[in-house]
Amino acid sequence: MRELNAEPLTPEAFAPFGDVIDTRIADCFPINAGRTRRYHDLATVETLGEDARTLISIFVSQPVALPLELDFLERHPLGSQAFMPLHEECFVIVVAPPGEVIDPAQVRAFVTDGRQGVNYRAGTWHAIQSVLEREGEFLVVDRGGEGHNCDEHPLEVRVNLAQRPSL
Ligand SMILES: NC(=O)N[C@@H](O)C(=O)O
Ligand code: NI
Repeated sequence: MRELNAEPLTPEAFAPFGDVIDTRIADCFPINAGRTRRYHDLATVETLGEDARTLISIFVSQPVALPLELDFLERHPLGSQAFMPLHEECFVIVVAPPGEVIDPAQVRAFVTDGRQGVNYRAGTWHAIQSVLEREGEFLVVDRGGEGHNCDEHPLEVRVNLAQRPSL
């Protein structure tokens, strides 16, 4: 069983796995006669394969207990998958780089601070959505269409928090 302490999420550390969605670190420009700031093109949506299309969904998830014990990671080879909390929920992220086999030494764990969302790149191995402390509601953008788009890979990981996330 690999033991990991989830580290605070940063765009740099997450770069091999996808994008961090966070208005605090993004450029914006005024629209609607200056009434609105548009934080534009924050993550790259990938929709590959036959009849591929972009889905917008809402996930309402029950919280996970810590330490978080996983026995698999999953990947979506045909598309990206983005999770954006709607009420500043914090969640745990466990990822490994795209590839046919997961190297346990390359598995990383992160925890968000409530203002961050993530967009997993197509093929990035990840734990299923794991919200902390309370029921979470997330906007999810991912790929629909024909073909198989969810592979599982056995992996035993126990994840704890080195420090409680703080906004
Ligand atoms: N199955 C599903 O839609 N969700 C998972 O892919 C997940 O990453 O939570
Ligand atoms: Ni997924």
